Formats: sequence, structure tokens, C-alpha cells
Amino acid sequence: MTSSETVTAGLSATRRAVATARRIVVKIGSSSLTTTEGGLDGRRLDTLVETLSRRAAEGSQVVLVSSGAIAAGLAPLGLGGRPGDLATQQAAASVGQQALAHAYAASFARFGLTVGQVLLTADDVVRRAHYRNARRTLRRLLNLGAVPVVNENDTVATAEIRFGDNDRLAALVAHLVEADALVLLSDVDALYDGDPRHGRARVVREIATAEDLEGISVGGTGSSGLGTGGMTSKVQAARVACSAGIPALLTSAELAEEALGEAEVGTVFGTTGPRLSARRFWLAHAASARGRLHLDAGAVSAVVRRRRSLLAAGITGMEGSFEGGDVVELIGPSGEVVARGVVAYDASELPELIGRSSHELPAEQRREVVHADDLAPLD
Ligand SMILES: Nc1ncnc2c1ncn2[C@@H]1O[C@H](COP(=O)(O)OP(=O)(O)O)[C@@H](O)[C@H]1O
Ligand SMILES: N[C@@H](CCC(=O)OP(=O)(O)O)C(=O)O
Repeated sequence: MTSSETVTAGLSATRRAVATARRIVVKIGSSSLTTTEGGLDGRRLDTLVETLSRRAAEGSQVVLVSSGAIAAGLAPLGLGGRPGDLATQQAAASVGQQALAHAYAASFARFGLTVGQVLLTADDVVRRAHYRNARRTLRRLLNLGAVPVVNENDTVATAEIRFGDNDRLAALVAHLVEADALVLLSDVDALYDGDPRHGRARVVREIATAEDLEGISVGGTGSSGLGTGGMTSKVQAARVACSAGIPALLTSAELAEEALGEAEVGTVFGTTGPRLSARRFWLAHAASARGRLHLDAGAVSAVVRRRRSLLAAGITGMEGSFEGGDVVELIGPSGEVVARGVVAYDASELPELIGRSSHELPAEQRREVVHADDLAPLD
């Protein structure tokens, strides 16, 4: 088998994984559910719900991450476009979210399905105890046969603690519920090698490794002006899911039915890593870092390739005012984040330790700065 055949076989396996996923997270963007003039588009919402209900009837558990609260609130409040300030966005989300929840409940009820609304703030995944709590609720909802409908809790989230984009939220939720696949639905049918709004662009069917993204230019939100993250946040979300062993598919809401089958639509992203434990995933992608430790090349190799603990000798500098138990980023010699981990010392204790090898230090200061079990290397 040639290497390109190997890739093809692997990627059709990715499509099959989406088609056969027992637990699937589907994210739909604002631009696919709403219009600036009319608010919520009930017909498009019903079409999506029909597709998801069919999937549920076939035995899959479905989690829907739905954007659209802000956009759905614009028309009822007489707002002509997406507001720039947070307070008006939150007011719009307050009106729009309840319209969304009502519409989903009514639409899923046509198929005898009950929905559970789950509104999350970034704190719900950043703080470890909240993260476990969110995971427990989502899993219980699924086990009770309900369809969780997830969105960011926009009405209370402040600028500092916003996720801001539901693509990332969907990737986090996919891991929280141990999904078998993530599907991102937008207003564009696939990833292109350049923004299709700006001239000719070529469709990209498959992303197997990070190298496949080289030369692909991803840009901002679509022409509706209702979305937030654009293609950049979708690609990032797909990569987060794939790095944790969850395959992803990106396509338009109109092609959802085909995408959930095995049709060659959209762009599939193959997994790039094994399933990560909840703790490692949280460390790598959800927790917020309180500081940074700069590493020399030897320490990067020990931590990332050999999966060893980080010792003081390999640290060349530090930033931040963290305490022992906080999450910090580990930075390589050229400034890139190579891993995240839970630091064992307070920031005030470290300056006298860094750069010194264990035998130079008193016994009580010889413990690892970040233990291997508390490390999550990033790709
Ligand atoms: N390389 C690319 N391939 C496809 N779409 C792209 C690309 N770069 C930018 N885009 C734009 O991203 C838009 C989708 O993002 P967005 O408007 O945020 O959607 P949503 O509301 O579904 O989250 C598309 O309409 C498209 O114009
Ligand atoms: N939570 C916000 C949506 C944020 C968001 O990511 O929007 P989109 O880019 O349309 O998926 C809302 O419901 O309006």
C-alpha cells in the first residue's frame, strides 16, 4: 500500500467514524440558524432537528451545541445588526436564548425527544470541580435519553471569562461527554484553501496531520456578520478534538443529513492523538494558566518526548504570580508553548531554584517542579 493509499484508507475510516458514532456532538453556528432581519429561522432549525432526531432514533446519543442566542435576539429587540458592546449582546442573548430553547423543545418534541438546556461559562470548564460537575450533568442527561442543547451562558459571562466562540466550546463538550465524533456545521460546505468569498478557492476534503494545513489560509466570519469565530476557530476546534482522539467533520448545515451518513461532503479531520484522560485534556485545553516557565532545549525534550517530570535545572526563567497547584504554560527556547502542567511551587519559591540541579539543592527542594503525571504536552 502506498502512503497516499494509507492516508485514504485512514480518512475514510474517519468518515465511517462519524457515520457510526454512538455519541456525537453537533455544533451549529448562528449564521445557519438566523437572519439579521428575521431572527430565528424556524425552517432551518426544524430541518436540523429532523436530522438529529433520525440519528437518535437509530440509537446514537446526540449533544447539540447551538449558537444563535445573540443573533436570534436582534430582530425581537429591533436591533439592525450584531451589537459591538457586551451589555447589548447580553441583552440580545437573553431574549434570543429563550427563543432558541423554546424552538428546540417544540421541534424535538415532534419526534418524542426531550431537550435539556445547558448553559456554560468558561469557569465551568476552567475550574476543575466545575468541569467535573458539567460532565456529570451532561452524561446524566444523555443516560436519561434527553438531548442536551448547549450554549455559552452569554447573559452572565463577562468579557474576561467568555469562551467567545462555540467551536471551541463544542470541542470541549465533545471530550467532556466522551463523544465518538464532532460535527461542526456552518454556512460554508467545507474548508477551502482560501476564504471562498475572496476569489477562487479549492475545497479541502481531508486533514490528516497538521502539515495538511500548511498553505491553507483561514479567515474571519462569513458575510452574514452573525458568526463570531470564522474558519479559524473551526479549524482550531477540530484540531483540539482530533488531538484528543475525537475525529471531526466540518460542513454546512444544509449538508448535515449527508454529513452524518458516509457521504463525501465537507472536510474531515482525522485523529492525531490517543484519547486523553479527562485530567490531561482539561490541563491541555481548558484550564487557564497563571504563569509561564521557560525551558531549555534539554528540558523540552525530556518533558515532551520522554514524558519526564520537569526539574528546576531545565528552567531558564519564569513569569506570573502563581501558587503551587496552579496551571502554568511551559515555553520552549523559541517562545512556543510546548506543554501545560500543574506547578508544585509558588512563584516566590522558584527564583532560587531555577537552573540548579537537584544535588545542589537542599532535600526539601528536590521535588519536581512539574510532575510527569501533571503534564500535558501540546502538539
Ligand atoms: N479557508 C476558508 N474556508 C472556508 N470558509 C472560510 C475560510 N476562511 C474564511 N471562511 C469564512 O468562514 C465563514 C464561517 O464562519 P462563521 O461566519 O463564524 O460561521 P458560524 O456562524 O457557522 O460559526 C464562512 O462563511 C467563510 O466565508
Ligand atoms: N454564544 C453565542 C454564539 C457564539 C459563537 O461562537 O457563534 P458562532 O460563530 O455563530 O458559532 C450566541 O449564542 O449568540
